[in-house]
Amino acid sequence: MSVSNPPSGSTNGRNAPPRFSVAVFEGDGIGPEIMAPTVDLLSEVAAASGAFGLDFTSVPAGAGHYRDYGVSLPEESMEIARKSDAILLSAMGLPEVRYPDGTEISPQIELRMELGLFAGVRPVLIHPGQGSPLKVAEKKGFDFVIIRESTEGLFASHGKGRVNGDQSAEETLVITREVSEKLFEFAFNLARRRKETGKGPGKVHCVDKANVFQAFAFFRKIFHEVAERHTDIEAQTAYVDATALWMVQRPEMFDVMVTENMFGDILSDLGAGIMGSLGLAPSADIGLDSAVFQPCHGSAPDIAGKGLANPLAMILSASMMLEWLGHEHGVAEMLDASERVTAAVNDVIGEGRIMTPDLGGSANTEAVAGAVLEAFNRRLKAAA
Ligand SMILES: NC(=O)C1=CN([C@@H]2O[C@H](COP(=O)(O)OP(=O)(O)OC[C@H]3O[C@@H](n4cnc5c(N)ncnc54)[C@H](O)[C@@H]3O)[C@@H](O)[C@H]2O)C=CC1
Ligand SMILES: CC(C)CC(=O)C(=O)O
Ligand SMILES: [Mg+2]
Repeated sequence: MSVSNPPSGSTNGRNAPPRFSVAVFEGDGIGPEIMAPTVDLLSEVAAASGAFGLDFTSVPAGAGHYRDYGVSLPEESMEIARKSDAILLSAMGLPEVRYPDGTEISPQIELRMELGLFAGVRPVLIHPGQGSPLKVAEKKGFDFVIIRESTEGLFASHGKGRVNGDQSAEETLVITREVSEKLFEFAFNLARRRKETGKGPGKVHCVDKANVFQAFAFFRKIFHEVAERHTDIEAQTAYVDATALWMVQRPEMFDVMVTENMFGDILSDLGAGIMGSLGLAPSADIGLDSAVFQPCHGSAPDIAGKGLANPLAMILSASMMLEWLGHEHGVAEMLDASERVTAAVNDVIGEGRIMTPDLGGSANTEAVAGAVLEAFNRRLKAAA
């Protein structure tokens, strides 16, 4: 892994392919176990393409780092993250390591806020060949995206809450026009891209609690204002409680769902539940000029160190990174590579032979990642 990376998409020579710097946060618990095979896979994918290069820089942060050195997100790590073309993060946090205020170490929140990563993109779908614990939903199929606002909402209160004596406690939820407008624009544009590529009907649901809270009535008002600029896309609203019900009873009704930070955090784990495992749920936190790619799940201390972690959510997040970099820098081969990695994951799921225990199999992390690489190479050979 290199520390001095070439600048964004630099070519290092007249005909040399562009290279991209990737900051890698291995994090805590199962983090390093799922990150190592993902970085190996990405290196193979870049080498096989020959049309782009990736330079990985491992950066420390997280609960283990806080326990050992008293800092959860060192400034040097933040600096490397800021300068990188993209950031890969596995998971951070350990229940037994806490800040003096009693909360857990979660530098990923600071990272999202510092870099202005307002759009947390969390796809919820049944991969081809994969079942769902929901038999009705499995028959109808579902494919939607939750966009979780990731820099404000209730999380704006992170580290600023107040405990009054031992009698009461307060946290403050913040919704701003500036962030909400960017968020809704992102949601409508994504719905349009999905419509154009046949992935969805072109519909956005604003999910809130506008029946009870002024902050959410304000959120919804801005949603309607932005919707007026996107009349080709259907704009719907829903309350978060009913949304939780419908995600289970009729998930096929959703296309793009856009919501506040805390609601999105909860609904995206529910989304992983209807997909069959958190180990299948990738995400991308996207800002105007940087992005973090990480699974929706946490550090899973209950299975850490046992080789049981499903690496597919991490690998699918890496695939989202290739897609984002490809679009941002106009490198079509990165879009191809992303599609091929996702198709390889689908092959492994569809075959159903090599799965980790969360999906009913008995294979270990390494075997599943190896199966994805094999499927990727098979597809590459077939396309040659
Ligand atoms: N983005 C992040 O870095 C996140 C960090 N956390 C942190 O992670 C720690 C553990 O939190 P939990 O509430 O236990 O949530 P978790 O997401 O780590 O685990 C929930 C359940 O899902 C399972 N699971 C998660 N990922 C899996 C995978 N790849 N393969 C197979 N099974 C998997 C776990 O074994 C566990 O039973 C906490 O310190 C928490 O703060 C939690 C959520 C997100
Ligand atoms: C631990 C939180 C900061 C993160 C989380 O739950 C998530 O990103 O889904
Ligand atoms: Mg979460």
